Amino acid sequence: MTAPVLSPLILKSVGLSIAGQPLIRDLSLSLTPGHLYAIIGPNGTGKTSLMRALTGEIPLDSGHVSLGEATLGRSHRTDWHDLFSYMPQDNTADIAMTVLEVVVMGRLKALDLHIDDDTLHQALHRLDATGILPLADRLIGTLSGGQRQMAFFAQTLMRDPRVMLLDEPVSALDLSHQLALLDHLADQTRRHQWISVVILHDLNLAAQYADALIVLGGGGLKAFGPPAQILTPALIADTYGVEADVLSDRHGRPLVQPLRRRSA
Ligand SMILES: Nc1ncnc2c1ncn2[C@@H]1O[C@H](COP(=O)(O)OP(=O)(O)OP(=O)(O)O)[C@@H](O)[C@H]1O
Repeated sequence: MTAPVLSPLILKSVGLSIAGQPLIRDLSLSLTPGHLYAIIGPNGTGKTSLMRALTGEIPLDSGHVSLGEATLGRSHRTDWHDLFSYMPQDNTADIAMTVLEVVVMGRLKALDLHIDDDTLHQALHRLDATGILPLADRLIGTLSGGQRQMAFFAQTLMRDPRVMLLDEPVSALDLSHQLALLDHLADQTRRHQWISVVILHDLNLAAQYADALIVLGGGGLKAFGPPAQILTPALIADTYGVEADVLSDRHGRPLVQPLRRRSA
């Protein structure tokens, strides 16, 4: 039996505005199944907005997004939405649900409100894999910020998407849990041939885990490619206004050492 050929996510000349202000123009990308991509770029450049636009939450000004036969805006809204699993940046939750219930919710649509043993088993497996199984019976609102982030990550994994979109999923995590989350995501991305896109502010984590970086800035795409090829002092200066040395780690991946902000 041959494996099905999975289609790339294709963005063609995408333009995007928020509250009437142009944010991104003429963005074209082709994202391959089984690959992990990191979106990097300064605050307010449109990283979150781009993710929300991909899921259909924000309309495009111009351009096209497609995945195989499906096209954003032309396919049925729910069919398009079902291709994605999206973990938003803000995961504050003051609701009377346990961690296990929140994780099971990741499959609520497929369940038709009935929770079968297989789903429960999967949810427990996800909690175990993300290291928070001991928290399964705690109310979600009583967890620490990092614990809650891991719980919502486990929930995001519960859907069976073609595309995983994670907005700063490690922002509240300690060093060990940052690696645990990204290791798990990288492993599952290859195993399930997901197209995974993660917003990260830590350039070294992005360089360590991403097959390619998507660098946003100046109203569009500044650079796209493997970290070792594109993450240069010139790109960092141009994107962030920061002077930095770019060294090389023992695996040949770039290692960014920021030195100073450039004077205005
Ligand atoms: N609902 C909204 N109403 C008005 N402006 C908005 C809204 N949402 C986002 N913006 C603006 O759009 C711009 C892009 O925001 P976005 O959250 O996409 O940036 P980002 O690159 O993800 O930023 P950060 O790195 O700070 O998370 C910002 O200037 C933001 O203030």
